[in-house]
Amino acid sequence: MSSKPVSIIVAALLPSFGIGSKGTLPWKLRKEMKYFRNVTSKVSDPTKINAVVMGRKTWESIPEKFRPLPNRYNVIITRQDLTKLEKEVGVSYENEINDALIKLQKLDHIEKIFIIGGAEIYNSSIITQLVNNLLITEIKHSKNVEVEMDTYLNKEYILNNFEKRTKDELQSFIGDMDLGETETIVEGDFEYQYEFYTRK
Ligand SMILES: COc1ccc(Oc2cccc3nc(N)nc(N)c23)cc1
Repeated sequence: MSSKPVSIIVAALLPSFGIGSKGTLPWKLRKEMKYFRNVTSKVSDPTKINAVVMGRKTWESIPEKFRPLPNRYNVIITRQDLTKLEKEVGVSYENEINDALIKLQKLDHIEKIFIIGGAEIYNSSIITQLVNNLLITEIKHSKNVEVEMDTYLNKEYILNNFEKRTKDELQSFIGDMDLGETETIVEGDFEYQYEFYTRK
């Protein structure tokens, strides 16, 4: 049944939708990290689990003691020969994002599917009809100084093909999770909002 929602979840710096600088994130946002963990882990049916889909470079940059990301089915997209990869519990490997998403749609114990990075996986999957939602944490530098970025989401494609939904629609998508009282969260030099986009 292909009724499982497939969502990209990412934090991006406005206005350019920057998502990385020299392979790292130019911010450390503790509450935002908690949002990411809670949204990707939470299921409404306790007999199910969500899947997180990521590129190999993202997988390899998670410290070994923190991977696989707990309470989620980790799927890694890699060009490596799949027969040479050792099997780990809660982890599967695929060569193509499309193959991964189609296989996940058929797994009954999977509830939601989240694409968690990196840039290559975001920008190649977003242009396929397989991705329905974007959970973008929109970040602004509170002092409006230039933050050096070298990796971006496909902003033009997003604005032409997706539209921003209301906070209520975000809330109903993620279920009963406290999003905090204020729309804007301030952490260090950054302020940000959790946004929810769906295809037009
Ligand atoms: C290096 O490995 C990883 C790098 C990034 C990653 O994704 C995130 C990490 C931390 C916070 C995140 N916040 C949002 N909104 N979206 C993501 N994809 C996040 C998950 C793993």
